[in-house]
Amino acid sequence: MTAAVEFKNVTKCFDGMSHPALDDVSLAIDEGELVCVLGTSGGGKTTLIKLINRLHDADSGQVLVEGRDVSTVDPVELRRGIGYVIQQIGLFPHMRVGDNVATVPRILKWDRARTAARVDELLDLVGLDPGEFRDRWPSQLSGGQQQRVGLARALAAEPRLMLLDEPFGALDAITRNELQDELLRIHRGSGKTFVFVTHDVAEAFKLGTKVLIIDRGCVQQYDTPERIREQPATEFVRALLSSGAGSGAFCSVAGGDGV
Ligand SMILES: Nc1ncnc2c1ncn2[C@@H]1O[C@H](COP(=O)(O)OP(=O)(O)OP(=O)(O)O)[C@@H](O)[C@H]1O
Repeated sequence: MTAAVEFKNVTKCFDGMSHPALDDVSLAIDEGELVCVLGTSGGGKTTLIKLINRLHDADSGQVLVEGRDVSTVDPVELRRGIGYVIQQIGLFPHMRVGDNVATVPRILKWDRARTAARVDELLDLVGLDPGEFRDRWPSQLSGGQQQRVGLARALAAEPRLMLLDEPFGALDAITRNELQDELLRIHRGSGKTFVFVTHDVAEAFKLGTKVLIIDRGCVQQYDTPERIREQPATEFVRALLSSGAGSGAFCSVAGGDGV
């Protein structure tokens, strides 16, 4: 089976750094996985995601999406097929919620009825009543509601691959927990591949079908949450796990309740 995403010996350097942001990374992400990319600040998590949708280009090696080398694909076309959610949601402030969600379907020239139906379906999916929220302005939403709209917008054109970079980082613990649960539900119902960056150990172990731990640009371990917990591959992984062990969510997974 062709991997949804594959890195083959990928290295990325930025000017002025003493070591590469990503250093000879090779890995494959299977279709339908929810891979959480976990590590401390500056470890290379965001760089990894941005190499997938060509916000960065690799210095050497290859990044493949569904078997296609991304360097051979027009970046705009590539990004239309990949959902992207970031912490600063970036909703268009002058467009109502419904129009924000409809952005990509309109670019793709879907007809009005199909677009409108999809907007309502997505608002429902992310837990927002379409009748109540469709015509609101982004400024009339809470942070958590804005993040839900950002998620709906990224899902609108039915991308097979979703990239999420610390999407819930700015939310309070209760809202964050709710959105994690919504995300799990959406992922399980969709069959899509999700790559989710977080620095939060509990979040990674709650959400991930696999967890990819990177530090200083190098993969430390890439495995299921259970196997990482049972057999941490490096001192860095061991230290990271003990830093997250105080959290309830992590403990329940680590205690064998499963994800
Ligand atoms: N555009 C850039 N120019 C120069 N250096 C960069 C650039 N982008 C990232 N870096 C550097 O590359 C390294 C990896 O950065 P990256 O953003 O991937 O880390 P991260 O793991 O996502 O960190 P955080 O959790 O703090 O967002 C860091 O040392 C960062 O300073």
